[in-house]
Amino acid sequence: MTVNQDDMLEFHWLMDMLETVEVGLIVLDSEFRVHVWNGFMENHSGVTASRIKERDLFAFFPDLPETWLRRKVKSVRMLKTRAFTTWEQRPYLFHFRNTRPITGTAPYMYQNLTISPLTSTDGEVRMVCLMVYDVTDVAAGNMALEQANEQLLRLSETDRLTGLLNRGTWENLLKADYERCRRYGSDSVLVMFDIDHFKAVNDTHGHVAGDDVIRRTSEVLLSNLRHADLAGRYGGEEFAIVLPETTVSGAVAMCERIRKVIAATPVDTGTAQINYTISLGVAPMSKDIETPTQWIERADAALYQAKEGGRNQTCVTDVPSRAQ
Ligand SMILES: Nc1nc2c(ncn2[C@@H]2O[C@H](COP(=O)(O)OP(=O)(O)OP(=O)(O)O)[C@@H](O)[C@H]2O)c(=O)[nH]1
Repeated sequence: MTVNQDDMLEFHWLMDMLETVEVGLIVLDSEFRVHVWNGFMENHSGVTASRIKERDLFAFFPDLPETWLRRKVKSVRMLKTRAFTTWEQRPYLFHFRNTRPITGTAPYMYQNLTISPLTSTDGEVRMVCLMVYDVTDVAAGNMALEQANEQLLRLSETDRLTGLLNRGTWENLLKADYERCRRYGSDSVLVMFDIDHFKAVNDTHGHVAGDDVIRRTSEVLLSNLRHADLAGRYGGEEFAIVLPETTVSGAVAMCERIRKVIAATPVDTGTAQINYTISLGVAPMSKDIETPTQWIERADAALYQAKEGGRNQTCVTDVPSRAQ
C-alpha cells in the first residue's frame, strides 16, 4: 500500500465517522448555503444531504431564528473564534422531535450549539461549521431536579393539611412586614383567629372530621383574602393573617365576612353536619409595638377577649366589635 492510499483510507474513515457521529454537523458558506449535512441532520430533520446541498438553509427551515443565527455567525467569522450556546440560553436551534426513550416526556430535542470558523489555507474564514448536540437527557434531568427542588421548597414552606403558610414561614413574613411598617409608617393589621370549642368537634365527630373543619376554614379564609395578604396556620386550630396596607375597619370587615360565612355553612362530613364558629382578634400595627412578638401578643389578647366575650365574634385589641 502506498502512503497515498493510506491517506485516502484515513480520509474515508474520517468521512464515515462524520456521517455517523451522534452530533449534527453542518457547513455553511457566507450566504448560508449548505455544504455539509451529515447523517444526524438527515435522520432528525428528514431532509437528505442531496436535497439541501448548495441550497439556502433558511429556505428549508423558515422557523430558524434567522436574525440571531446571522449575528452569531457574523461574529464567529469576524473574530475567528468559536461560539457556544447552551440549551439553557436557547432550548434548541432546529425543532426536532425528542427521540430519546428515557426522556420521552420532553416535548422536543434540547440542543447545545457550537459554531466554529473553518479557516482556508490562505487564512480566510469562508465557511463555518455548526455542531448540534442532543442534550435532551441532561436538560430533562436538570428540569426534573429543578421541579423537585421547587416542590420541596413549597412543601417546606406550607402546611400539609391546609396548604397555608406554615408557622415558621409565616413568622418570617410577619417580621418582614413589621420592619416595613416601622420604616415607612405603613398601615398593616394582624389577625389571629381560632375555631371555637374545637376539642368538642374532635371529641364528637373524630379527628378526621376535625381535619375537614380545619381544611374548610382555610378554604373560606383563602377565598376572602387579597393577593398580598399573608395567611398561615399558626397552631392546631389557630390561624394568623397579616393584612398589609389595610385599615382597621377594612380588616374588621374582612374578619366579619369570614366569621359569618363559617357560622352560616356547616361542614358536611358525609355522616354529619358540623356547625361551628370562629373567634377573631385584630391588632393594627402601631408605633408603640416594639417587636413582632409584641404584635402577635396584641392580636392574641384581642382573640382572648373575643373568647371571653362569648366567642363567634371579632375583637380589635381592646375594643370589642360585634357585628352579627
Ligand atoms: N383534628 C385535628 N385536631 C387538632 C389539630 N390540631 C390541634 N387539634 C385539636 O384542637 C383542640 C384544641 O382544643 P382547645 O385548645 O381546648 O380549644 P377549643 O376546644 O377550640 O376551645 P376554645 O378555643 O376555647 O373555643 C385539641 O383537642 C387538639 O387536639 C389537627 O390538626 N387536627
